[in-house]
Amino acid sequence: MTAREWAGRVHPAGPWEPDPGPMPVPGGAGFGDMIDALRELQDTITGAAPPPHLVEQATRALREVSAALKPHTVPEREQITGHRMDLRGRGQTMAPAFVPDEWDDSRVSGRVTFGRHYLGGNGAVHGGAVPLLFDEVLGRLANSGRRVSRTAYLHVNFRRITPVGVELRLDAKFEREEGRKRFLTAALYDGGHVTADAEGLFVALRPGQP
Ligand SMILES: CCCCCCCCCCCCCC(=O)SCCNC(=O)CCNC(=O)[C@H](O)C(C)(C)COP(=O)(O)OP(=O)(O)OC[C@H]1O[C@@H](n2cnc3c(N)ncnc32)[C@H](O)[C@@H]1OP(=O)(O)O
Repeated sequence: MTAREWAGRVHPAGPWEPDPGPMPVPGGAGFGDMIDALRELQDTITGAAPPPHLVEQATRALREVSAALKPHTVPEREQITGHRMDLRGRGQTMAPAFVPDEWDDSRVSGRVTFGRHYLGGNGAVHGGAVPLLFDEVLGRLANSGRRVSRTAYLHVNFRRITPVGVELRLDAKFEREEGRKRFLTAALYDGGHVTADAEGLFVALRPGQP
């Protein structure tokens, strides 16, 4: 079974409620550990100022890992990252891992921590990483129990800095549906303060639309 078929297997229960069942899991039980290790590496490299000899050593080690994995490159449909709905962040490191606490098909509330990798400057998360998180969470909610849709627009307001290394709360809501158009909103909180909020339009795809 490809990762995508497996994702389809878990999707009927809702993308927030994976049901791996007894089927073999692509990448095995340890795939999430590998992705967590990659997250840790991204944060560590971002924050490190190593001496040159250690940089050379680290470069060699990273190239060795790439060389070992490269022969296992697969077409998109068989790719595991992004398709493992049972893993934090769908098993990919593009966005910080969102951990849902409560959800249904119309809202989700959860926690997220932007690691050092997402630093823009002065302790604030990069201004491009915040919309990435909103698109990830709103996109999943827009598609929860529904036909696949794509982001048509995403409006983000940056109200305060979003701090790196702090656990934040994200609340997202499916507001309304008008034909193929789905309108959703979300807000990101540092304690009691909103750091950013968003409104997105997701348009359900017609059959055969990429
Ligand atoms: C397998 C497991 C995977 C599961 C993954 C789940 C997790 C995923 C999580 C990650 C998720 C990440 C998600 C991602 O990041 S998806 C990637 C980012 N998004 C895209 O690449 C989308 C690119 N755009 C398009 O493909 C098309 O433009 C779409 C499909 C959006 C619409 O083109 P289409 O030809 O189909 O429709 P239409 O043009 O007739 O428009 C239809 C209606 O919509 C209205 N409209 C359209 N655009 C806008 C606009 N900008 N402002 C205001 N209104 C707009 C339009 O006026 C019309 O309204 P009305 O006149 O009918 O009233």
